[in-house]
Amino acid sequence: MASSLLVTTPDLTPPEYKSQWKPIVEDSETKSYSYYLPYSTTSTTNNFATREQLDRWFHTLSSLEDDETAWSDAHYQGELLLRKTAWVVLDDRCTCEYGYSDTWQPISKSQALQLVVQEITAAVTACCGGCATSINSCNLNYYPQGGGVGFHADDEFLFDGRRRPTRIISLSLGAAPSNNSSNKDWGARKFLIRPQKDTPEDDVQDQYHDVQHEIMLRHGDLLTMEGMFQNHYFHSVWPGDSKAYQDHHPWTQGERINLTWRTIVQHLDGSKEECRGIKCPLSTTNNQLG
Ligand SMILES: O=C(O)CCC(=O)C(=O)O
Ligand SMILES: [Fe+2]
Repeated sequence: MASSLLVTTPDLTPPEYKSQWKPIVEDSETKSYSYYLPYSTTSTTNNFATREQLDRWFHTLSSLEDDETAWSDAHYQGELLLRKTAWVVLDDRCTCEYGYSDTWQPISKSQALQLVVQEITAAVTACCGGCATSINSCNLNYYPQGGGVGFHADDEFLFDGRRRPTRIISLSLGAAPSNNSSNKDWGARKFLIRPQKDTPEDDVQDQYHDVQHEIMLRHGDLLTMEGMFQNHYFHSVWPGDSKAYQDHHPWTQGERINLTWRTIVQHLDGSKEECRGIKCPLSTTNNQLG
């Protein structure tokens, strides 16, 4: 991996990590990039966290599953989805909530969830060098067995990713229970990428035929989506919003938690319908495009 990692900011990734990132999308025509750092099960020096830390993070977050102050329900077209979500902002002054599709997420009120997200954020941003200064929010998904998320782009008002380069860093957690520890795909899910081209994101019939990349994301794996990725590619986690694979499909075994760190570049300022009337105190510093 070369200096194109984290294209929106100078590449400050510590050299010992840089060589480990694998390019997934390097589309210079559309300035869209994605990189992948698999967690090394053999090396302790190339990882941003120990296996014990990853397990502890997963167990802390999953132990809060039924805590409604931590995780919220997600909906699509009026239907309750399998996955739950949580939204954390990393600046105390920020009051931005995060909505997409039929799901609207208030800021998670759980102190326990916020504390563990802060701890994970510190470890992940240390590994990604310069990203610590730009990241100011984290979205979490809790996938029970069988759960995924349909094709979409993270192109909401807050991130402005259709008009300017963004960088999203994703961490997957999915610890196998001790009686299943040899199953390396326990808690893993397939992450899919397809170009937006002419296929609308809700064209369910057609959504798999032009998938360009499939990456099995396992416990401790990191992945980025960078540059203009959100304007040119859709991503999903198989089997999307389907509830048809809750029993025994090898790609949907076990529970998975995903954290995606993002940069709010436009705080909700009440100006558009999608702000739902919310005006964040930080919206006065909204960074206008030149
Ligand atoms: O679970 C994942 O890997 C992706 C989650 C995602 O796409 C999102 O939170 O927007
Ligand atoms: Fe996403």
